[in-house]
Amino acid sequence: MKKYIMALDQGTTSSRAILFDHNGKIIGIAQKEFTQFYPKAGWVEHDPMEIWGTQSGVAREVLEKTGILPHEIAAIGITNQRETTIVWDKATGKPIHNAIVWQCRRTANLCDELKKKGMEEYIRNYTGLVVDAYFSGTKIKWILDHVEGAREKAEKGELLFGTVDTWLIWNLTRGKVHVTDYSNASRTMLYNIKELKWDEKILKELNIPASMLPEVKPSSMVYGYTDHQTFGGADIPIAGAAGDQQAALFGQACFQPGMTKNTYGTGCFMLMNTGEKHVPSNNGLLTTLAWGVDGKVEYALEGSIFVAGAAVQWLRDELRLIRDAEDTEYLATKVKNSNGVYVVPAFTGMGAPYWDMYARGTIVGLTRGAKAEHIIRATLEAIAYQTRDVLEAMQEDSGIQLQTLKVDGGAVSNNFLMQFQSDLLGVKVERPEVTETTALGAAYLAGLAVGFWKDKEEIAYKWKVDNTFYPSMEEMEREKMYKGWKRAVNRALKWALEEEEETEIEVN
Ligand SMILES: Nc1ncnc2c1ncn2[C@@H]1O[C@H](COP(=O)(O)OP(=O)(O)O)[C@@H](O)[C@H]1O
Ligand SMILES: O=P(O)(O)OC[C@H](O)CO
Repeated sequence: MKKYIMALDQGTTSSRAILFDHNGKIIGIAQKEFTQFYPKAGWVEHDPMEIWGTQSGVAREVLEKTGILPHEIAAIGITNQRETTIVWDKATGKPIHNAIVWQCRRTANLCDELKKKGMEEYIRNYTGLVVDAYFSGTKIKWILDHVEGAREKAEKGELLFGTVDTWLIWNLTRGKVHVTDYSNASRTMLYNIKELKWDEKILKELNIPASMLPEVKPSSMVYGYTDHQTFGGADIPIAGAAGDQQAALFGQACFQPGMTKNTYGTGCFMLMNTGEKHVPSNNGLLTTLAWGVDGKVEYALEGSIFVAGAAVQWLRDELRLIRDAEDTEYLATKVKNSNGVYVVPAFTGMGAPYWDMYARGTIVGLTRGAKAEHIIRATLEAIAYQTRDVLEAMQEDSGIQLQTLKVDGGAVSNNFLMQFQSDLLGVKVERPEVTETTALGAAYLAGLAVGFWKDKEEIAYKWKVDNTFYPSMEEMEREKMYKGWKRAVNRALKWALEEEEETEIEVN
């Protein structure tokens, strides 16, 4: 009897495998962190073999831990950190370079060139994205330009490109299937989201051979089966795939236009379902494909914040002000306020709505009385301020005044952060019982494809709230604090660019 769905959630800092039962309840979790490489300032890489090793490892581990057998799994759903770029040799299956991670800024200059060539409007119009080093397109070009012999091999059809979903499906099927889904394709800056095809003009501009690209498929369908050796003899259907933020939107059952969620993980990503309508942004958001389900694609507006929980990790690993991420809640509430301190964690530039690849982090408002607790509190507050920046843009673009924000991701267990978020937005914040909504969304997509669940209505019915946070801050106080944030952001913008310019002057 097939009683479970397995979600493989390949995140920026860890690989997770989660088993769900028919009620959408978590039955078991296994998780493993993997190495982050920072070869230069602003560069971030992962080892694709380590991604595969940890991901397949936790899949086996969760089965061992729970005693569930592979043949009891009805399907596997994949969800992944998006945009991260892997290029591998078709014959050997070996990557030709480390994965270039979504946070990596190395292609900022390639983006500047694209802008100079006047491609910005075309790219925004057809891919829904802004020209930024965040997306896969320029990362592929960088690999082809910098790995010896890569371009020649790519032109001969000997290399394959994939985002992490594609890489995992390729490995799970032992090189039989080279696909991606609509949601992941829409993050490459190479996919025309209006006509649903790879965009020839952008491919030509970046000199990327189309033969490298995966076939783009719906987010809920059987792409292939796991190879015997991965799961002890069972051929499990791989039946769903979506980028982690779109999967979270699905897992939060945001099926109606206007429904919005915000996921607080390494970064923070707010997505609003806009249904079958492609809504362009005039306020620095992205238009992206939410998913392809039930024979049609649906769209979303997205506000991407690059650094959220990662700033808490920075407090832990670099500043060593805390031992665990959860310590921040207690320490932040030991002080009455942040004492005028603002932390702008623009470690890898700033995403929506600023889109400044050259912004860098800053702490302002320090006085002699500033304590570690103030910096900790200001770091948590920065997550909420950035969320307000994107919420304002989203309301403007969609014409919808949000009443409720559904939240999920690792950092939402922090009650201080959630209350401050609600106060700062003046909006009700709802935390669901299952906060692993990314994995849940992937499980739902896979389960729908194999008839484990009937339809979206059945799924929507399963969504349950755990806690609701109501705004309680005075309007004047909220606006004063937010104004301070905007001033702090201004200090962080263009920082690295000015530094580069100054260095150039010295050299000359
Ligand atoms: N109690 C907490 N307070 C604040 N941040 C937290 C807390 N617990 C976890 N985090 C942050 O949440 C992130 C982990 O969330 P997760 O959803 O697993 O992220 P990802 O999928 O991006 O790896 C980490 O960056 C961590 O610092
Ligand atoms: O790994 P996460 O959960 O921080 O998500 C990363 C995003 O998909 C990047 O676009």
